[in-house]
Amino acid sequence: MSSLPQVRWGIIATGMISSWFVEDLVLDWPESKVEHVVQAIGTSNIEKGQEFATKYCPKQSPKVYSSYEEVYRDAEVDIVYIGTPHGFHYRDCIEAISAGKNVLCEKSFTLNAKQSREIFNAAREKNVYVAEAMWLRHRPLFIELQRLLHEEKIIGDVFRVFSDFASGVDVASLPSTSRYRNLTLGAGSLLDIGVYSLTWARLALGGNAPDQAEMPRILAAQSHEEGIEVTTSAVLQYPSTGKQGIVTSTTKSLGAPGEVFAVIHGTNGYIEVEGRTPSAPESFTVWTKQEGNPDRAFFPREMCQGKKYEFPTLGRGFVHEAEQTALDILEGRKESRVMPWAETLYMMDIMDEIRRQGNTIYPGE
Ligand SMILES: NC(=O)C1=CN([C@@H]2O[C@H](COP(=O)(O)OP(=O)(O)OC[C@H]3O[C@@H](n4cnc5c(N)ncnc54)[C@H](OP(=O)(O)O)[C@@H]3O)[C@@H](O)[C@H]2O)C=CC1
Ligand SMILES: O=C1OC[C@@H](O)[C@H](O)[C@H]1O
Repeated sequence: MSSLPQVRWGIIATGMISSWFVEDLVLDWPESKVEHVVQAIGTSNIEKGQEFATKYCPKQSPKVYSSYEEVYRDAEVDIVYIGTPHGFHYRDCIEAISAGKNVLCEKSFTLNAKQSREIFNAAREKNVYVAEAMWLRHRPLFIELQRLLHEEKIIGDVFRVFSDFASGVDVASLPSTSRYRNLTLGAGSLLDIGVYSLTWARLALGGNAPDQAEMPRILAAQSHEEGIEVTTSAVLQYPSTGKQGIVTSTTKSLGAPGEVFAVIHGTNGYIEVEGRTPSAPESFTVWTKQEGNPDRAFFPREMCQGKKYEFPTLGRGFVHEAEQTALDILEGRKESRVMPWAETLYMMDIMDEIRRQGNTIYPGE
């Protein structure tokens, strides 16, 4: 038996992301400081739930419930993980919090900032933990790049970033029940994948605490097919510094694996970030001006020194998020150290403004 402190997870929904998350929860990871227990699974389809348990956590014996509510009521669940489509995150978070549960909820946290604010108010009232499961921010690559950019200032002062997420989803061919096709479920490229492009921009241009972060001026365009937003482009400009970000997403084209998906420009060089997808980065290359030639007006690639930093992925990459969240719970925190409430709100406010300009409206808005 493990001598580590236990955190008992209740899993809501048995779709793709829940399977990936649970695979990593039960991963045998020697450095883990927590014993992660899959205590309960809530599903709308009990057979699917039982198959899920057998397939993804064969060495554990979670209770499988045919409703999400039973997970919220289970006194042996310490934290609920919500893996439903983002159109249901507001409902599911509110119900879990009302039952007094701590919550880790998938990205995008909600459809809009108003829903996020209501969830945080409910969590404050109930004195429970809630966090957006933005796994990218927990990855060692992301944290190291943040340090190099803002503490070491490895490329000087960052003044520009370009980041893109292209993922091939043929919206028109999908049934209306698909989360990529159904507005009630939150369909649209911005909330699903543009949120990662925005996260890379925030990494590059940020560095300050979210409650002190300046809101950028935004110029955005969105295109729609079958009533679903399929392409977003947004220019962000920070008024006090003139720093700019160009943030794009599309479901109409598949980015090539391993390609550069973000470029960060500083006064002393630039950084290219590469990987399978912008949600699963694998490496970045830092190109700095050559030593001894600091005054060159131009610095073409052959005049630069490139250093590649590689980060092998542990499991599916969710280990760090699961571990950090469990440690937050064990320490009695109500907010994530990595993704505090103000940070989720900052991102949601920006996405609201992009959607306002792009004319993307979700049911009930
Ligand atoms: N962090 C990451 O890398 C990723 C995050 N995500 C996020 O996770 C969430 C879910 O995405 P994903 O797992 O791909 O979605 P799936 O469609 O694969 O699964 C969603 C699950 O939600 C439950 N559900 C309840 N009501 C509905 C409904 N009306 N329609 C569809 N599903 C319903 C179902 O589980 P059940 O039948 O058991 O109740 C279903 O299996 C999204 O918010 C997405 O943004 C997705 C992919 C990657
Ligand atoms: O979070 C995500 O990352 C990978 C994408 O393919 C997926 O659609 C999205 O939900």
